[in-house]
Order: sequence, then structure tokens, then C-alpha cells
Amino acid sequence: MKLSVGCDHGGYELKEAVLKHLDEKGIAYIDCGCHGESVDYPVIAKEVCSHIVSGECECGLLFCGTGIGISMAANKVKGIRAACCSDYYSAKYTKMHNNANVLCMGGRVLGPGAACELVDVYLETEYEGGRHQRRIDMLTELDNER
Ligand SMILES: O=C(CO)[C@H](O)[C@H](O)[C@H](O)COP(=O)(O)O
Repeated sequence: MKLSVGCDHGGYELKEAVLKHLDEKGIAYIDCGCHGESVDYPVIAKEVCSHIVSGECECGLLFCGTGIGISMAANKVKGIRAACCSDYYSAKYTKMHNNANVLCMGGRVLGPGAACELVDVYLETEYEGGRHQRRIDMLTELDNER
């Protein structure tokens, strides 16, 4: 499994904490920045999502101040289902039911311990398929109508 990971300045410290956690777990990733400098979150979201759409990475992690702006940007990219989460249940079910391919978190919302737990449950949870696939197909149709 390989992840694509990125942040704006508001999510930089949390991204670094999560990257350390991924290193400890031996999980491969591409770090799309930023590296602490002020950047506009749509630029980073676009790059991370490009790795997922191309198939180079299985899924992505994005961080901004709230997790919201960068999730809005990611969801503008065709094929991306990004979920902004700050609780364990949502991080689990957005994989299980929505098959989210990007998890977004807020560096001004979450501490590193909570964020790493959300990442773990998101990565470890399997998509259930079944009735959920019908709904995801509808999301794809909405994507195609744009
Ligand atoms: O887009 C956001 C709000 O959902 C992010 O939190 C950004 O990181 C934030 O807007 C950046 O704000 P700043 O005042 O430029 O640091």
C-alpha cells in the first residue's frame, strides 16, 4: 500500500506527526508538501488526488487548519471521495460505507494522538460493498454529469 499525503500550513505539524507514525508502521507514502510555508490548499489537494486517480497511490491523507477546505478541493477532482473526519466512528465508516479514498483532518482541530488513531482505523477498515456500491455508483454518475 502506498499513500499520497499533503497539507497546507494549517495542517503541517499534524501531517509531520502522521508521517512519523506511518514511518514507524512501515507504510509507504509520497509527501506532496507543504513543508511549513504558507500555501493554498487547492494546489496540494490537486497533487495528492492526481496520485490516486492515476493509480500510483491507493488513497490519500490531507490536512489543513480544519480539514474542510482541503476536503472541498479534493472532492472537486473526478473520482475522489474525500471525507473530513475528526472522530473515530466517522473515519471507520467512511471507509466501510463510502469507500473514501482520501481522509482529511484539521491541524487546528485534532491532536497527533487522535489523528494517528483515525488514520489507523481508516487504513485497517475494509469497504463493505453490497448496497453501498449502488450509492457509490450514483456518486460516480454525479461526477460524470459535471
Ligand atoms: O480551508 C481551511 C478552512 O477550512 C483551512 O483551515 C485553511 O488551513 C485555513 O483557511 C488557512 O487559514 P490562514 O489564516 O491562511 O492560516
